[in-house]
Amino acid sequence: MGQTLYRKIVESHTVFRVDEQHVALYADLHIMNEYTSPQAFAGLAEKNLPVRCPEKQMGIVDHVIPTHPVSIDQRTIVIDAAANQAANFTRNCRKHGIHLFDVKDREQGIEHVVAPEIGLIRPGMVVLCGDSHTTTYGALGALGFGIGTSEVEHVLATQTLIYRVARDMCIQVEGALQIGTTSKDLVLYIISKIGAQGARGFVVEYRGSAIGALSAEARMTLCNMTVEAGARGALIAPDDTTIDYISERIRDLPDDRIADAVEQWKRMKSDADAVFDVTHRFDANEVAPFVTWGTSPDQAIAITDRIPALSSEPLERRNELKALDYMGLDAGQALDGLVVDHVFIGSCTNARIEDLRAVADIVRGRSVAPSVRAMVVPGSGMVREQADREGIAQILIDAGFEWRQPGCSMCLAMNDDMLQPGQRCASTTNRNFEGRQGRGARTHLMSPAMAAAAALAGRIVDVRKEFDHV
Ligand SMILES: CC(C)[C@H](C(=O)O)[C@@H](O)C(=O)O
Ligand code: SF4
Repeated sequence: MGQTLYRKIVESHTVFRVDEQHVALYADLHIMNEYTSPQAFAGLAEKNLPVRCPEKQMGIVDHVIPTHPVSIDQRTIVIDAAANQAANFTRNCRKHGIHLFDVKDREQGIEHVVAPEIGLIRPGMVVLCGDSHTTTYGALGALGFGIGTSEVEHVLATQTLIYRVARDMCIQVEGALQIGTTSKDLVLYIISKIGAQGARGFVVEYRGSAIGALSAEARMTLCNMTVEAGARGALIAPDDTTIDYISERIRDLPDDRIADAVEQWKRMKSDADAVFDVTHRFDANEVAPFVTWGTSPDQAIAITDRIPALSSEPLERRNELKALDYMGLDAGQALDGLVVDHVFIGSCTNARIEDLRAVADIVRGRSVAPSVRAMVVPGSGMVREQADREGIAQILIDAGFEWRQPGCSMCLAMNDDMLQPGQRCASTTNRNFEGRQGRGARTHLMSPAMAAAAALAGRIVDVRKEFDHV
């Protein structure tokens, strides 16, 4: 029987088999942030253990960093707890010889934006990080997934992880995304169909013509959010799009080694007779711009639909009522026309250059509604510089957006950027949990183009209508 790409990656990284379900899995790269690493370093110190492979670690300060639009060299963290966290992280990285993208680093940004853009992520790799959105790297054919703090310690000490092998799911998407819809709409659509636990215990391989047509960055959006369906990983087999993206960014291999690597990458795919435990099929033509109405990413509808009627199943009904109450909405209500206070364009889901280009295309020559506070937080220093070079930053500033420094920012209320209770936000992020963007704040997940349209209109609207103006 043939093997899936997922199984091949696991097999090629298995140091030894622990039992029927578990293997010791070798990690090619381990990424750390300031938030989930401190106890791991403390654990190492207690046991007097060195870091096994310092050159296979990378650190980034991203969750607690402020994003005020001051120049990078003036950037400082003023919140005491956050400043301590960052300083502690810097000390730990220095002590162990780990490369760190610190607060004042020109290439600092959100870990899942920076790692691919500097060419660190390549097909067939295993990439670990104490952060759930590590699934992003599947877009480049790498198996990435989040680990817990005690596992971070284990990886630092051994470069391996005791890993329970997942099951194989295939999500096949044929057809073509229509104008005004993006991979963000596609992933919200898929999660709304299979549910927030729909891929629990599985690694998802995306296949089909609609996936092949996506850019590498659009694939990152898709794989990033696959964890919101509970998946333990996402993969897209490498193709020319992947190879072009990576070859342009690799910094640490000479050209002849890249050529050899490309030959290997081309062979990385599931066998024709590989069997998946579960297969879902979707048609990209059916995807409209999607927006969440509730407090879980699967509570999403097409902008042309209405919030569904309450479920007849009591537990589900209770959850829906709780979500509606938190969001200040009713079953049967339309989202089209709903007034927003805030628009946030950022996060490791949608703050890459293509996302910002999509926003600029909508807002060029127009203005943010006076009632709205709108901010764009680029995913990294490199994205910010490129947007400056391309004139995108000026378009955004002229339209009335705040143009900030990179970081996780308002994706989660762990830094200075947060909403007030009751504020409603059109957001390009990945989680709409209660309190995610601030206590009592109401988050509606959507694509960058939809968020841009909401900023202009002051309310959630169908971006496809906006194309008359573009
Ligand atoms: C803080 C971190 C552990 C968390 C994650 O794992 O994803 C965060 O990045 C998030 O998006 O919720
Ligand atoms: S941008 Fe948001 S989702 Fe991504 S790592 Fe930061 S907090 Fe997590």
